[in-house]
Amino acid sequence: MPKFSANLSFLYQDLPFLDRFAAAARDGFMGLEYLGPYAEPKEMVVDALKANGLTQVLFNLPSGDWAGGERGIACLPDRVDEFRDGVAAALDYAAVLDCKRLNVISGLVPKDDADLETLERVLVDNLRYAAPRMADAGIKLLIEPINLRDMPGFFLSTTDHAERILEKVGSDNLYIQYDFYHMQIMQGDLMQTFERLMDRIAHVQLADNPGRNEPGTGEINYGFILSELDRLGYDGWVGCEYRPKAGTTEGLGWMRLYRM
Ligand SMILES: O=C(O)C(=O)[C@H](O)CO
Ligand SMILES: [Mg+2]
Repeated sequence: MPKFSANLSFLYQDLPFLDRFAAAARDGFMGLEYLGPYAEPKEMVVDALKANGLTQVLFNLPSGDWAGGERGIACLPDRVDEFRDGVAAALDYAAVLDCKRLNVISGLVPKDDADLETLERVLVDNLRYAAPRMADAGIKLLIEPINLRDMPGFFLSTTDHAERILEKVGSDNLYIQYDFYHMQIMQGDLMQTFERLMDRIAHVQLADNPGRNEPGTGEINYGFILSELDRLGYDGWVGCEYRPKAGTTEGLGWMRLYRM
């Protein structure tokens, strides 16, 4: 049976951030994920987790000026110091929140400097820096391919590219975050690819396509996918990273079907 994690950067948007924890627990979620906890004092996040009996499943390393349009800094040559500071900040929060997975958002290709080889070298070096530090803390480091329709210019958009990065980094502590929604848009063949890469996938996320709404609103057969995850013995979390069409709680009928 899948373990569902509520992505609080997408779900319960009508509530203040820390109030989303209780709402997720009330709806039956056991785990949480979100872009990052950095705007909140650590103690308040821990209290909200503990008060609601929730597991902190995953969050991202600091990813630059998100509101200003940045989508990660890990491939950007002039941001290496900031990336390293972000590793320290993420480790600090992860220790307190007992979080075992941290995701790196790779970044957008800068419009004025599209030297892809340089960007790739910077990303690989940054991941080589982060992976052993995460390993020492018992934390898995992840990278996530993201679709180019929603994020034009994103540096890492396919599993082939993610595999190449894994190979170049050469760490056994670097994994893929496999988001079915992004992968449906970029490449399809969702479960064949999952099965082939399963050993290197440490987190999955879902949303339907088109629209990035609840499972059952589009073309992706999540009944099949979730039963295949069980059959293949995937014992990780399934992040619910979608935009609820009608309201988060009202739209959770799909999840109850798979919990029975
Ligand atoms: O966009 C996604 O799919 C992610 O998982 C990142 O965390 C950014 O939201
Ligand atoms: Mg995702």
